[in-house]
Amino acid sequence: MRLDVVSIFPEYLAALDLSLVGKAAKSGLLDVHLHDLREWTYDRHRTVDDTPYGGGAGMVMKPDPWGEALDAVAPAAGPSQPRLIVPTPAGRPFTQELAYELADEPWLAFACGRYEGIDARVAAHAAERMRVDEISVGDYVLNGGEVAVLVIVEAVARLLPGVIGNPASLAEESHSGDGLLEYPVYTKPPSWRGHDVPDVLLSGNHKLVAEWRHDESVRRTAERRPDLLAAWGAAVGHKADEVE
Ligand SMILES: NCc1ccc(-c2ccccc2)nc1
Repeated sequence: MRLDVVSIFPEYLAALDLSLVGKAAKSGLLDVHLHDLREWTYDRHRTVDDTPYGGGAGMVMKPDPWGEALDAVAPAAGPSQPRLIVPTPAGRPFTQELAYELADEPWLAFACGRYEGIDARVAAHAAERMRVDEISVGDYVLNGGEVAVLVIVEAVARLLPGVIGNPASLAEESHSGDGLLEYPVYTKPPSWRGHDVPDVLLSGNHKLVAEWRHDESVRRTAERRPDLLAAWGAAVGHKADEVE
């Protein structure tokens, strides 16, 4: 997979050279290219923003530098086009399902906005030749899209075949297995600062362990994410209906 990231702070994305994503890049599973948006400005101050039409506080990112940056990263006459991801608080939610979908793409490009965002015509124009997804990684406002890109890239890269050691561990994670939150995990020692590992996990009885883990997942989901529990209940209910 090729990844292109355009930002006025490309050094923010240096974290992509670390750990899992860095390993994937070194092993050729990921081909990461970082670009400084100011490379496509030509005035003395390398201006990327201007005042918003219609008034209001803050500044908006100018369309020209973005148009030229995307033309350079993904030439219109090129043999293929990337899927463009624009992190924004106004985007559709980023989910594990979308992470799996993006992991199947051969080429992703990320546009990191700053200020109040990017002139809306940039995404509209890009959509004339590439798929554009405005994506939110959560209901809060950051100072820019870079942190969101780190979230999306990590969630996607770890799904690529060969990137993480044991693909089986992907199946049991929160938000990817049965729709419930993950159960609590423990390791040695069996007793630590007055806190003991639940006896069932030391029993060696795999059936009881599996039952305990499922019950803990349901309990946690009910406590922390009742929305997911409702969806899970409906899904399980449907499955039961199918069986009958
Ligand atoms: N959903 C998280 C998120 C993503 C992007 C931004 C953002 C903030 C300022 C400018 C451009 C993007 N904020 C929050």
